[in-house]
Amino acid sequence: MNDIALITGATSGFGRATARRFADSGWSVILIGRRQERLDELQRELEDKVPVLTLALDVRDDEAISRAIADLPDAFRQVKVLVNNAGLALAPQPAQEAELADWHTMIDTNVTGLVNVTHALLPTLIDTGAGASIINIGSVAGKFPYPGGHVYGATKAFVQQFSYNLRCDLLGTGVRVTDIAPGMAETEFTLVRTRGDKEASDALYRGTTPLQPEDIAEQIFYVATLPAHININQLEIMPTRQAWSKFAVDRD
Ligand SMILES: NC(=O)C1=CN([C@@H]2O[C@H](COP(=O)(O)OP(=O)(O)OC[C@H]3O[C@@H](n4cnc5c(N)ncnc54)[C@H](OP(=O)(O)O)[C@@H]3O)[C@@H](O)[C@H]2O)C=CC1
Ligand SMILES: O=CCS(=O)(=O)O
Repeated sequence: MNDIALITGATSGFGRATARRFADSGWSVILIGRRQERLDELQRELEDKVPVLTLALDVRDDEAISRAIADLPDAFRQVKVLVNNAGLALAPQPAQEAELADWHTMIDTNVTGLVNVTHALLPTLIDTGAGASIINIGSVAGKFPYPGGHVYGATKAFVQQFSYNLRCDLLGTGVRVTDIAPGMAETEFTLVRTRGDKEASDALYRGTTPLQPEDIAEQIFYVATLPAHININQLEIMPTRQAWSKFAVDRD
């Protein structure tokens, strides 16, 4: 039987590229996202190669998530790799100008959604045992503060610490946990963050060389297929043309 990967946020960006990467190597894939038509499209693309199951779900809906995981068909039940990728940033403006609803959406998706899926799948992953992996998509924003990062960066700091704490509890089960923390990558992320402002999104990536979704998918696949005795705790990945900057100082 094929190995099975469950990927959240598979309708775009990192998640879609990761689905393709695993399918290219013969893994069965379970694809989660809210946009049914995107899931259907990806299923049509991949199903000649491998078994594909799509689940049109919102990761914030804990009941729907746990029901879907409990009802997985036999051929997709023994998940080996969970890629917790679904997530988003909103409200690029300063904290004092941000809408509370946008803060809630980021927390509900990046934190609550991620723990919903993890909680539902933990028994399966423990049952799979040695070689199983939870790969959580964090961000450099979880470590390095920047203006407008407010709640988004804080949700990604949660992802890092949750990943490390999970490792402590899963010690002895064989289940590995990794926090992958990418820097600037060209996906629909900025389009979502700017609420559909294509010009702002294009401008961010123009004249530089951001990471591409396939770059991150390759790292996810690498981490997931290392020998079972190796756990990458964290992988921080930036484009060569991105680095940190100096501290800001308020002056008279
Ligand atoms: N691009 C970047 O620069 C970076 C991105 N990241 C992180 O990478 C992850 C993937 O983002 P990226 O590929 O860039 O962005 P995209 O916007 O291209 O993809 C985001 C994916 O998340 C899914 N998603 C969002 N909300 C939900 C939800 N409530 N339930 C289910 N699925 C959801 C979307 O699917 P749908 O809308 O169909 O539900 C989509 O498939 C995110 O966690 C992001 O924070 C981290 C570092 C850098
Ligand atoms: O997580 C996304 C990368 S950044 O926009 O926060 O640098």
